[in-house]
Amino acid sequence: MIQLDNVTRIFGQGTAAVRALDDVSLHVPAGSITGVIGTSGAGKSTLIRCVNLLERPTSGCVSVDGTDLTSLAERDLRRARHDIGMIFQHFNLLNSRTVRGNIALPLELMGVTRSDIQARIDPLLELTGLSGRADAWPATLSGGQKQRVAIARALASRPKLLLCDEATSALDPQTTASILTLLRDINDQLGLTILLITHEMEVVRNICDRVALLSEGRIIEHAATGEFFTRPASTEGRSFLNDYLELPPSRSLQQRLLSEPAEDRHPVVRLTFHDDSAARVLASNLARRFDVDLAILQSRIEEVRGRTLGLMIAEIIGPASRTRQVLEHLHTLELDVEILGHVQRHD
Ligand SMILES: Nc1ncnc2c1ncn2[C@@H]1O[C@H](COP(=O)(O)OP(=O)(O)OP(=O)(O)O)[C@@H](O)[C@H]1O
Repeated sequence: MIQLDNVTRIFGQGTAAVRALDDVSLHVPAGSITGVIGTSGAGKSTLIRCVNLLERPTSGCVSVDGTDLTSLAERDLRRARHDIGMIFQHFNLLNSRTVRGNIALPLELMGVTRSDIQARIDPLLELTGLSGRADAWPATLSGGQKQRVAIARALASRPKLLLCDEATSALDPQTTASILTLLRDINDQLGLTILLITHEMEVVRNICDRVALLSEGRIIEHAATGEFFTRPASTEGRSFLNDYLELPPSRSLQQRLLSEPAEDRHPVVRLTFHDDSAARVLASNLARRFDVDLAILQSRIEEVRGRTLGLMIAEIIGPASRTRQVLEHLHTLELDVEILGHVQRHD
């Protein structure tokens, strides 16, 4: 549906030039929901704005549904944009128009007849859960309702693609969840392709089929969501995930943790598994192989798109010589190991 080929966008010139996108190639399959994540300034907004040419790439091609938008004349581009809806963080509604008036606006600009506009609006209100609010003014609506109006307006021209620019960032968690459910329903019911940018991993986890990670204008990972959450390929991907999937040591454990190892102390480790079956067999394997015990102090299991991810904080109980061997062995396994500290032995 979307094909970006070697897209570069440079702002400014000479020494002040900023390469917001640097040779980005990305394929977004029709009917999918793809999320683009990245730290602030990574180029997310520039990327999404390049898809409908609100931002024109300095070089490279942008194709949507087989049409190379970068080669179109302005009039043809305006027509092609009818197939691309967009919603924004701050909704961008016209306060001087009612809900119905806001949804009608793009259709009026397209020259759709008044009766056709009216015929389209009621189903859109129903789809977006706004039935009965057609004559309300934006100022009287909640944030979630405003975003629903913006979604209905974006769908009015019957687009094939919806671009979402931080669409839930201004909403509380409960409203975010309801808007994400609506986006997924629209994706299911209308087969609409969705490309969204977000800084919230929860959004990616909830609705995205695929995720692309941008860093300094380049795509450094692009994978199925389950794959990304369980096996991020880059250091930055792992860091995103670690910030999201926290398992901090409890307060009582923190009070017992000592930084230095000693003969009468046991190491405490935080392990991140990318496969829960590995987690289940690890404890018994270690116990048998090294004659130690693994006391699980805290754990968290998450399922993301059919893949399981586990975090565990465990105390390795045994003589120092053997616990050292266990730590060395853990580093050779397919899991992330972090030594949190050491606790005094009780015997
Ligand atoms: N119109 C512009 N003029 C000059 N520089 C710009 C312009 N728009 C973006 N940039 C620069 O391009 C880089 C990428 O910006 P962009 O807004 O795309 O990042 P982002 O990932 O969306 O960031 P954020 O999450 O903070 O919105 C940044 O260094 C930014 O300062």
